[in-house]
Amino acid sequence: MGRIEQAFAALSGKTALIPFVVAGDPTYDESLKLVDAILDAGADMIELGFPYSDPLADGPVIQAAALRSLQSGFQLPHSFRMIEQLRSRTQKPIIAFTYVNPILQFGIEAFFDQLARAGGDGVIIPDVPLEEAPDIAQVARHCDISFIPLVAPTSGAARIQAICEAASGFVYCVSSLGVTGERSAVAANVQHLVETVKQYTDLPACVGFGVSQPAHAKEISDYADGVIVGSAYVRRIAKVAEQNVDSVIDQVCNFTKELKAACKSFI
Ligand SMILES: O=P(O)(O)OC[C@@H](O)[C@@H](O)c1c[nH]c2ccccc12
Repeated sequence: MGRIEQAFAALSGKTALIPFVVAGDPTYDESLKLVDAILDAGADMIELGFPYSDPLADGPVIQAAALRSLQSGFQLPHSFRMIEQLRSRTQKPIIAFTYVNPILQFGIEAFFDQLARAGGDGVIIPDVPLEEAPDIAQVARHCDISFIPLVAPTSGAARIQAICEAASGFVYCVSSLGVTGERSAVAANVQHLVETVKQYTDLPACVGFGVSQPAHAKEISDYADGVIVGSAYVRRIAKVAEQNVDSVIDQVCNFTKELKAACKSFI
């Protein structure tokens, strides 16, 4: 049983809290400290975003974070190094989030081999082309890396079924159309999307996009196995520019505890 499966089993019906942060934002050392602290504060897994120069599916908050990280000199090998360092301190699942181009540039086999050696557990690739997904998923599986697909609110039943059949780890249910960014409310149709996914797979179904406050996590934990929170973390992390990192660490840890407390059992 891999770390992701173990983590969901250990939660025994409580919804997992899965923060997303951009690796190397604002610097390598501060980013490592922040991820460490977020995991210590109760996050069940971490979705670690590999910064990319053309993050098409991202809103302004995450785009700015990727730019800060890249401008600090952060590159793909640093992501593997960060995962290695995190792995030496935690057994919680570490999920790499990356656009497909860095994988193709680095080499598919080399990428997943490095990710596995570093101690990574899964990968989320928001822009993987349908025709390339099976090959990439096969290489990931061969390296014991879960290939975590995304289903969109516009995905039809047949597409959702096909996506679920290729999935491992969990299925990422994108709550709303558009790009990442904090929303004021949870999208109305996301529970139906989760229930549709659950018709086609026994894998956990986790909801992301727009979750910005504990009330959202509480609502989602009525029906989903996990909740992913990205921009709300990244916006807080951006405050390192004008506050010291320890103060920001306190803020993201308090936010984590509030979100975790809201993630109750859904069974
Ligand atoms: O930032 P949000 O709205 O909380 O959404 C999660 C998101 O950050 C993370 O899962 C993610 C970051 N970039 C993405 C691009 C596509 C899909 C998902 C993502």
